Amino acid sequence: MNGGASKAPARSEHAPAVPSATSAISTASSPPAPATSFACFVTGTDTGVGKSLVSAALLRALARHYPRVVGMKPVAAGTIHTPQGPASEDALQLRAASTVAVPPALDNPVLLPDPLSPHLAAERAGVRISVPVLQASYEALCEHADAVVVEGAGGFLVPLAEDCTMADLAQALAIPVVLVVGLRLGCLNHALLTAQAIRACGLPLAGWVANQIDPDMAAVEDNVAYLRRHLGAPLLGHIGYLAQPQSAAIELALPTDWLCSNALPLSRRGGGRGL
Ligand SMILES: Nc1ncnc2c1ncn2[C@@H]1O[C@H](COP(=O)(O)OP(=O)(O)OP(=O)(O)O)[C@@H](O)[C@H]1O
Ligand SMILES: C[C@H](N)[C@H](N)CCCCCC(=O)O
Ligand SMILES: [Mg+2]
Repeated sequence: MNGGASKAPARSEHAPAVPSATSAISTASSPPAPATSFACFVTGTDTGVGKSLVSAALLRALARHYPRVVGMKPVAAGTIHTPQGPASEDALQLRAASTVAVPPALDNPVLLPDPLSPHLAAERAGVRISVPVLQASYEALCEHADAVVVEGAGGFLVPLAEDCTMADLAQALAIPVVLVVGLRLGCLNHALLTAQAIRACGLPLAGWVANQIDPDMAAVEDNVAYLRRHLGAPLLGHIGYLAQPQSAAIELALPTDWLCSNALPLSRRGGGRGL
């Protein structure tokens, strides 16, 4: 845990951020700082549907428009071993696509050892996840960034504690949501239910990404076409099944008018002040 819960479990700090793209922003050709900032919350139709892959691709696409782009994984359940100690694979993936490095307490405030639902992983680690504390980390992170991509964990309603879910965090941050639809049989229902839950929170569904996680899915195009007609949000990208999934190879379309319509005025960049 790096600061987003009420009691630290006994474990060492995870790997420091070493973003591979950091040097890319210090060149003379960097775009000028925009008058607005951008943030989005990436959720998915389930766990393992490609949120991290898409979040990293979003960061790379945003880096063409904003000099300082940073990913955040507020709650990670499950660690990998690194020379620097246990780390979240998702946080490392986001850091590799970010253009500035921030302390782990800001980009991954809660790191839990067990790869479980966050509420169970937290319980086992003896910590309590607090939405206001996560929000404070997000607001501190925003001080270092022009664009922030926040990756949830699992699906939109995954519990963080007995009395709160990832949806509560998204609502507290009050930022537009991007939905990753893991294309496989069953995803239409999951996508429509998730869109409904996002809107029921009062959050805009800013867009969605179709990500084929089942290489043998039938009628892929017809499924995507149905969601295009019924999700009521723009399709930002359609990623086919990848033999070697890498965010650098993914092209997401972030039209300027889409960025403008989802941009946050600087006065609202900390989130939590309504949309
Ligand atoms: N289009 C794709 N083609 C092939 N493999 C993919 C594709 N998208 C994602 N994957 C793979 O599926 C696995 C799950 O993806 P990812 O870790 O991005 O999911 P996630 O939604 O972020 O999961 P979590 O809820 O754990 O954060 C990874 O091994 C990833 O490389
Ligand atoms: C551990 C895993 N990779 C995710 N980070 C958490 C997924 C939680 C799913 C909970 C559920 O919906 O049943
Ligand atoms: Mg992930």
